[in-house]
Amino acid sequence: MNVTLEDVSVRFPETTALDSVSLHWSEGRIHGLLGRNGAGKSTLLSLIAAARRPTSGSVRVQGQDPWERGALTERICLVRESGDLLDDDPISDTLGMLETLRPTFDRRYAEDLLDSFGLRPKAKLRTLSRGQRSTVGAIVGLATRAPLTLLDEVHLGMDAPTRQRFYDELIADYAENPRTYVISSHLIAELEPIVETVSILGAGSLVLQAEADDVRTRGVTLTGPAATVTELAQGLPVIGSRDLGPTRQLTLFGELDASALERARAAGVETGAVPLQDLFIHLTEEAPR
Ligand SMILES: Nc1ncnc2c1ncn2[C@@H]1O[C@H](COP(=O)(O)OP(=O)(O)OP(=O)(O)O)[C@@H](O)[C@H]1O
Repeated sequence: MNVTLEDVSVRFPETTALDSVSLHWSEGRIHGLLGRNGAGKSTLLSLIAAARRPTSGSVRVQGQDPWERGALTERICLVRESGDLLDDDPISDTLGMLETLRPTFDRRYAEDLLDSFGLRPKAKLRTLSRGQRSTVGAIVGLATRAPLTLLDEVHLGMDAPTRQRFYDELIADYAENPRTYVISSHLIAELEPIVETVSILGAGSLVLQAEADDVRTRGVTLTGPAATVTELAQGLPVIGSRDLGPTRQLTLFGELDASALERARAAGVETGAVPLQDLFIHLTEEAPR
């Protein structure tokens, strides 16, 4: 299912959580929603799952307002880090509940995942560690197989090997059961290989929405003799600088034009891609809350 937001704002008495956000997430892809703490990621996802209404603007899922539209919202699954699961009951009871509430929920798959992540179906959620609870949330997100699955920092608390297994499982299941994913995170480097588009929120405003492949060309590094590198960088914002003896490496936001690239090559200056993490820091550093 696709998602379109037009001029969406959410205002609380003390904070504007979202400020005129417009974006489109197309169907059947994995979208990354990135932002620093308090940037508005959870607020945005809760609008799409009809857990909240915007102060102004329009939220559409498959062209429809999800608010109070049960036939639509039962096809949308939002998994939050805090979890909305039954705390005092065995995990198997949560699976039973989801089986009745969610037409697309695959219980057998959920049980297989519990087993492969080393979790006992009889365990009560409140007796699990933080990382294990997150894993149960992630399993619910996968096994619900909702056409629109929103994962809100669901990986928090999981250790690195568990996160990697979760991402591998997500990709494998997505290949077999295509759907629309929106995954929010600030673990940029981990998300980068998975997502097909990148949306970055900075203090409630959308500062970038692009194809993941295009984002990789939004910046360039120049490495070579200090004076030449500095001259080539004229006119482009420098977001990082490092000197090693006579060699300088500058990280720039933006693209070099053809003639600058030619001059770089002629002067023996090496060009390289900029990690998404560095662009993220640059794009969001002036927008702390
Ligand atoms: N119910 C609320 N009442 C008042 N302010 C709120 C409420 N919910 C969120 N906010 C504020 O809105 C802003 C955005 O919060 P949100 O939880 O959407 O950010 P986030 O990007 O998900 O952050 P994090 O990565 O830390 O989870 C924050 O400044 C937060 O304090």
